[in-house]
Amino acid sequence: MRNNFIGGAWTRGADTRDNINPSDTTDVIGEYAQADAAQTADAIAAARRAFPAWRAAGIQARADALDFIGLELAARKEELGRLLSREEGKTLPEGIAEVNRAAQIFRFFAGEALRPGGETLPSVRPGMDVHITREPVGVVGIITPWNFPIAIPAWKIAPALAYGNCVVFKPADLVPGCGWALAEIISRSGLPEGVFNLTMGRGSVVGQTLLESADVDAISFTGSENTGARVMATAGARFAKLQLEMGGKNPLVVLDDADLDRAVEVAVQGAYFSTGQRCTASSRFIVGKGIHDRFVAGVQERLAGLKVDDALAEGTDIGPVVDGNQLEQDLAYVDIGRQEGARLVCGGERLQRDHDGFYMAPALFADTDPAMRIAREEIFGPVACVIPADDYEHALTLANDSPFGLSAGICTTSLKHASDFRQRVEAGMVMVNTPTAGVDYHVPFGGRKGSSYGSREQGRYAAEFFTTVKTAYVAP
Ligand SMILES: NC(=O)C1=CN([C@@H]2O[C@H](COP(=O)(O)OP(=O)(O)OC[C@H]3O[C@@H](n4cnc5c(N)ncnc54)[C@H](OP(=O)(O)O)[C@@H]3O)[C@@H](O)[C@H]2O)C=CC1
Ligand SMILES: O=C(O)CCC(=O)C(=O)O
Repeated sequence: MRNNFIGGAWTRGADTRDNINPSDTTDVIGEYAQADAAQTADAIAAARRAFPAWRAAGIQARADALDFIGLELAARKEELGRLLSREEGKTLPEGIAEVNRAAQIFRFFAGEALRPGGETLPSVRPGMDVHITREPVGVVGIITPWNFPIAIPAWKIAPALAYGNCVVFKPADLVPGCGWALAEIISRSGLPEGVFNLTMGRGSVVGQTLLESADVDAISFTGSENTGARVMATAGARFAKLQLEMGGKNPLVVLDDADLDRAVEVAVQGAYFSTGQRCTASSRFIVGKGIHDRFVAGVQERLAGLKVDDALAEGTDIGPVVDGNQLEQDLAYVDIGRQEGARLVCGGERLQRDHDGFYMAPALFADTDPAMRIAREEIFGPVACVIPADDYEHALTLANDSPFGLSAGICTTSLKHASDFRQRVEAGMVMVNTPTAGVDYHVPFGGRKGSSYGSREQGRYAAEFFTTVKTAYVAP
């Protein structure tokens, strides 16, 4: 039994949940505790009690703890990468890379903890000084999705601790294993009791308690738009500080002058790797008419060569969908695309493998109208559509015609168009001749429009959310 970590103690849950391998549903990874509202309130109270001493403990204590966590994650990346792939379904190399990324994030923020922010300015009043400093926000509730079960927790927990906050962490119910393993490492990192708390359990119980509690000063959330709206309505109504990362419907523009082989690779990696379950995944290929047919044929051929199988099996390119509900959603969108009149070029059917898992053939639609639901709504699976474009300006207009604005890519050999796209596309992240998914850990991450709310995550920009600014006037 894997328990919750509340106020420095491993605590049995009010209930338990089995963690199931989506590659093989007969494989039960383990039994995990589920907190109820009262236990979540205990965790919040423990964090609140720990805050005054932790904020005063100083930057070396923060740096030491974060460095310890980063080093252990790096040392155990193969073992934890295997756990990640087993519970979430991304391939083993992807799982190991994600754990390594989490390690790098902790080590980055170990350094950031030591880098003082703030400035001193002269006042407009002679003789006076103005000191601008950053202070921790207080108790931060961290709510994460299932698709990056260790990297997303890392890029929220590490800056929260680096800047002197206390944390109550609620991982996605579907993938508690990585969250628990991370918490177990954090529990040995030298943090005083109550500074970090793990409360596994259901969003409607644990998450909702975090949203409602007046003792939670800030919420950092990644997940669906619907839940994001609930976070806003509940925690926003009591003026908690909010950072919301939500969906994407990310365009990849392929201009006639693109290097075809490269464009096909960029498209396939961006849309289908990690089973398309990335908020940064490309799901709209906006393709010039001069390269259209060759691009569609190229993607179809590349998809035919990919192996969809058990996430842990050698040579697997694409693992299973995360669970039965998500698979049903993906298959339903394939039906919707067909009914709307888009042309299914390949894939879109459920696959049988040696084990009973949630396997699906990656799907490509062509002849898609930009008003179709498959071109507007986030599917969050291995499904992408091709929208033809008359020229560059038309492609840019199509790319911006979305309620989302997370990541956007372009494949072109034209410096002029690449540079114009970089400036005029309505997205938080722009990729030129490289997939829309797959980002660095030391630079800001986030989007515009319906994709994000609040300040950026990651890199030193994370300080904006996890600190609050104080301006002090000092007269002699
Ligand atoms: N942009 C992105 O990065 C992601 C987008 N998605 C999108 O979201 C869809 C559903 O995925 P899912 O993981 O269920 O996303 P959700 O938004 O439902 O879940 C994200 C997190 O919020 C929690 N949560 C759920 N309800 C509440 C609540 N009332 N109060 C507070 N927290 C809550 C969840 O808990 P619990 O796990 O217990 O439900 C989970 O930890 C996907 O199909 C995809 O479209 C999903 C993952 C990432
Ligand atoms: O593309 C990436 O590397 C990160 C994607 C991500 O954070 C997400 O899908 O939630």
